Amino acid sequence: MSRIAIKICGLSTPDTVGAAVRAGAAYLGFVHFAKSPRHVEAEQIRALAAPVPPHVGRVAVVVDPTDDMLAQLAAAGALTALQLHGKESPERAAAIRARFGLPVWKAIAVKARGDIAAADAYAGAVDRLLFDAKTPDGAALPGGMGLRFDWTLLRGVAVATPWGLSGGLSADNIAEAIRVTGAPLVDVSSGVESAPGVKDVDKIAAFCKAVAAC
Ligand SMILES: O=C(O)c1ccccc1N[C@@H]1O[C@H](COP(=O)(O)O)[C@@H](O)[C@H]1O
Repeated sequence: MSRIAIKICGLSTPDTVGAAVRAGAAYLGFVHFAKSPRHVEAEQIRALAAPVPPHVGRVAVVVDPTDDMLAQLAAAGALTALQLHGKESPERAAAIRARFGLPVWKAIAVKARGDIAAADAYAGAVDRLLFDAKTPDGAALPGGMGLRFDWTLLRGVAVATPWGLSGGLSADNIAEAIRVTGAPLVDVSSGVESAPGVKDVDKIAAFCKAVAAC
């Protein structure tokens, strides 16, 4: 297994969950956001996660969630972390972590250097930051659109919180992304799909192999 942790996100079928586990993913992501082509209900997450070995993390991706929504997800009992991918403040993120007792990841939408500096406000409030490309104003999704940002913005930046890189990653560009950013964790969704929401087992394997070679 690579020293760089891999999260395969937007999984919705047992075969692609199995492919991600076999390929060495450290984390599996399940998107719970109705507008997403990757949306899965809490009960589906529970069923998909049931055969996953305990050393593989199961992360629910949510966008500005209500407490009721989070309670439903947490009650399914399959999750090891919550990924907040909306406009959640540091205070809201900390409150979610305290209330639901799960590690919280916070996606930071990046377009310019200031966006990375703004992530400092989450220190102590969350367990991991995920630097992702900012999607255009009015876009249907705040992530999962295969968009990348200027990775050089992360060069030489000291991030106090454990962090990861996402946004437009694929087997073709992951070596460069890791070289430029030094990311300890990489997160991919669109880059291992044959169409929006349709994961491809061969692309999952190719992505993990490319990371392992770094
Ligand atoms: O994947 C989605 O549909 C999604 C919906 C809402 C919020 C986040 C979403 N995906 C996350 O976006 C990043 C980057 O995805 P991509 O590789 O650029 O397609 C990834 O972390 C997903 O978790």
